[in-house]
Amino acid sequence: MQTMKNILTIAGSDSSGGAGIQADLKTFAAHGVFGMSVITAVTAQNTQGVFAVQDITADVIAKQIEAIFDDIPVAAVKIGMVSRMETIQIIAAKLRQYQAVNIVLDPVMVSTSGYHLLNPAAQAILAGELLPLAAVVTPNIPEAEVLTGLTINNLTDMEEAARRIYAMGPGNVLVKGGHLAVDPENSIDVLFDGVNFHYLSAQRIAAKKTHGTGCTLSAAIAANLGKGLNVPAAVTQAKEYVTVAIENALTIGKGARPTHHFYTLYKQAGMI
Ligand SMILES: Nc1ncnc2c1ncn2[C@@H]1O[C@H](COP(=O)(O)OP(=O)(O)O)[C@@H](O)[C@H]1O
Ligand SMILES: Cc1ncc(COP(=O)(O)OP(=O)(O)O)c(N)n1
Repeated sequence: MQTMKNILTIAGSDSSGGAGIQADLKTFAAHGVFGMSVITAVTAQNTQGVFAVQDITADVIAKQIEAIFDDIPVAAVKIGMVSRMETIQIIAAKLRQYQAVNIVLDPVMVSTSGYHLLNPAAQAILAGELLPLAAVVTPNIPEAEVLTGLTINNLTDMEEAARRIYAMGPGNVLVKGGHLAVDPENSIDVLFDGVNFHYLSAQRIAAKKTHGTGCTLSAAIAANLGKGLNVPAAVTQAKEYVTVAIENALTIGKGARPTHHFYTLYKQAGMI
């Protein structure tokens, strides 16, 4: 019998369940892996915006990481919202201490609603401390622009951004194209492994704004890596998963629609 893989998310809590820890754990469950969490911050958030943030202390973040790694084998780690300098430093130190593998870094900076989920003063620390630990880093267009100083308007710019971010130390860079309608028909992401570019394209879904797409994608990549897939396969399957989740996004509030993490499973079970 195959044992279930244990996958950890280190991220912020989204009270409305569409992004952050909640999206990650739902994604893990949909991938048949055992989800675990280290909470970095608690946000008061819904489909319309982020209204407050309480950061968790570095000491409590360290204790959560120790509690997991001292007891349970961790097959992959997804990192999301990391808020501030002290948070980043303790996460990096602990992941180095435990020699964590298959780290997927979603360098969350600003929510779709415009709230700063990372203190802008900590952007350089995130790049210096966490990028070199990542097997895959998944910036969206605005995040890739902050990390590189480039303005990104087309696929060539995405490739140049990927090259520059790769030079900062991660194993692979996935520049996500959700914010860039290079091709109005398709949403194209660019994966760079240091030598080759891979282009992941999906039909662009012209729907109301969605919420939690980046969290869902990065958590799916971590789950796939933890299950033993190589990076191109892990990213390709995660892209297919997030596309279905966006196509079937839920209308649960007055604002952006959260992705549907269980659409395929519910369909197969005849529940929808
Ligand atoms: N309207 C859309 N239709 C299809 N795929 C999309 C759409 N918007 C985003 N995506 C995909 O969702 C994933 C997350 O991308 P993005 O929304 O850019 O990240 P973030 O949530 O971090 O801002 C990417 O694979 C991107 O291509
Ligand atoms: C707690 C928390 N973490 C991350 C995000 C950002 O989610 P993401 O999927 O990158 O993008 P949007 O949902 O903002 O489009 C968040 N909102 N909350």
